[in-house]
Amino acid sequence: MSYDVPIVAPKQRFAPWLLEPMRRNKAIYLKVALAATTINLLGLVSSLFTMTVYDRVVPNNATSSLIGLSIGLGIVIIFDFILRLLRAYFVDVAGAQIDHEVGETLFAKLLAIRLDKRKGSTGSLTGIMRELETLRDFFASATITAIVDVPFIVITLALIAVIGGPVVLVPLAMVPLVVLVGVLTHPAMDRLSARSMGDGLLKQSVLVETIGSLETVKASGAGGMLANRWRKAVNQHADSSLGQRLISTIAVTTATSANTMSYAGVVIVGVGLLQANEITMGGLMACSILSGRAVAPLGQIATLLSRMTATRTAYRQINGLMDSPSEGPPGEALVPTAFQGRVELRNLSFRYPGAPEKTLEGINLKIEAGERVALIGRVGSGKSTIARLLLGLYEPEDGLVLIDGTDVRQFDTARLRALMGAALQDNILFAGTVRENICLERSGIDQEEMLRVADLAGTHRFMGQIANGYDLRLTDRGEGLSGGQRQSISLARALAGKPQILVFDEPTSAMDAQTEATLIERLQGELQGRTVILITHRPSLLRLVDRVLVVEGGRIAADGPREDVMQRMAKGKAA
Ligand SMILES: Nc1ncnc2c1ncn2[C@@H]1O[C@H](COP(=O)(O)OP(=O)(O)OP(=O)(O)O)[C@@H](O)[C@H]1O
Repeated sequence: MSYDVPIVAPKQRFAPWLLEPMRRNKAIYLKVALAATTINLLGLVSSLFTMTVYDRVVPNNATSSLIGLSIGLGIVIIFDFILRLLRAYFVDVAGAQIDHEVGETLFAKLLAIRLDKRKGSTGSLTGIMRELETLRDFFASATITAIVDVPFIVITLALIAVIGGPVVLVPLAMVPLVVLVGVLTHPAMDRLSARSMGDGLLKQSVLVETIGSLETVKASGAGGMLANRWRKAVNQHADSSLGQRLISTIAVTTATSANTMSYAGVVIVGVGLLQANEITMGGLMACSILSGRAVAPLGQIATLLSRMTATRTAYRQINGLMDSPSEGPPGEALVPTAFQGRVELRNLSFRYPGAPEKTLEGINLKIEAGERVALIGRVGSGKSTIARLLLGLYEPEDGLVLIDGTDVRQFDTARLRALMGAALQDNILFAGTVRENICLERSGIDQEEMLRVADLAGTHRFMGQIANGYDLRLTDRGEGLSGGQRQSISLARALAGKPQILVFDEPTSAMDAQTEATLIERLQGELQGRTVILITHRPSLLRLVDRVLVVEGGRIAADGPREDVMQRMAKGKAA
């Protein structure tokens, strides 16, 4: 098994989808930086307090000075407390903003993604979307404040040098040690992080596929095969995560040990200086506190580096998705208000991505406005593919799909599909009420229209027998209803809003003969004057159309008035 989502190579430029929201939140980041700077300054003040107490108050028994100093320190502590709360709050706000803005852009991209350019399975895409959390966690974590804390290492070291002179050499020696370990482990971290994410996506793919088709998995006995895939994916992920965590722990633990060594080293060197009267007792205490403050952010650097690696990997994944081509024209899209309903396929050829053979080849076809045609033909002949191209779900390899004389690629895709009613083969419904599934929050589709189309599609008949009726809540993909009921709702969904062009792909495949007959009766009037492209294997449905096209091996093999084509086919069979 291999990853079906390649780990995307790093991009030079910081992508606008992340940069822009961060720019807009500049004020919040400035507040975080200001709070973090003040917290660092207050930290320095408290070490100076210790020095003053040891050097001035203790030897002179100056109780009144101590009270004054204590009040001062109390104020410092209160300030520090408030600033820390504010800092955490601002960081959270920044994270929520990133989540909100980037999340929205990312979802819009997901909806606009070109199906032929889609990389990876549903699970992998879900995994990539989930990586937004990693990005958010980075920008919403206290780690980000380490960026401010790091320059304070220099200031703190300078202060140690002023107070303790050569003592500063001890924490100074720790800097290259921690940085070196960080630098040395970084390439491995980078590699393992990318691997771990790829393995995570693989795990996600197996999971999503299994959960999404649990009933089939059980009924067909596919559990064993999927369990094997899951086991492999989990082991692979566990291995890469383990390596990643081990290396990260080495870096972080080195920083912790450096902190302890620094503290002990300052005390040892400081005692020598104390005996030589080159440092005061207070100075030594202040230096040991300050050395901790100087080395601690180094630990944060290690954490920051490891988080940065994970964040960068997530960023690359999301950026790969954001960089993939979107549907619609590159320039300004046409936004039609209505269609007359003329449809033309001109010299149309199409090949699915990666497929060796063309699925459609040299198709020429004109359908006048208001004409009703059926596409019939063998399994796999290319009928549904024609429907997909009409809806602009895929782009032709060659030739044109024209609606009212305009290439469909020039239309705004959302508008194009809003003006066409489509009920495709899979009849997938969404989690939510039946009402929501018919109306889909589309403007102009109110309760009256919903009831009208529900009546036409036969939904109304069984809605009356179901508790809650149109407010019946369906689970994912419309589970909770029978196949025929789901099909009826998909049909109502397509008919809602009286679109001028209708595309039906086997609209009655899950219905019994009587339900189908009633439906045909009702649709006769409804479809008058509208362009209809009906794909079917059922001869009974042909009553709805005037013209029949036979698709064979991706080409139009016959085309003519219904009766003519049917007679020709009957003769062909008889011959
Ligand atoms: N998403 C896809 N990726 C690659 N190939 C595909 C895809 N969908 C369909 N095909 C291939 O394209 C060919 C035509 O499929 P299409 O779904 O258009 O057939 P159809 O005539 O609608 O068949 P049916 O009557 O079974 O619905 C088939 O050989 C199929 O293998």
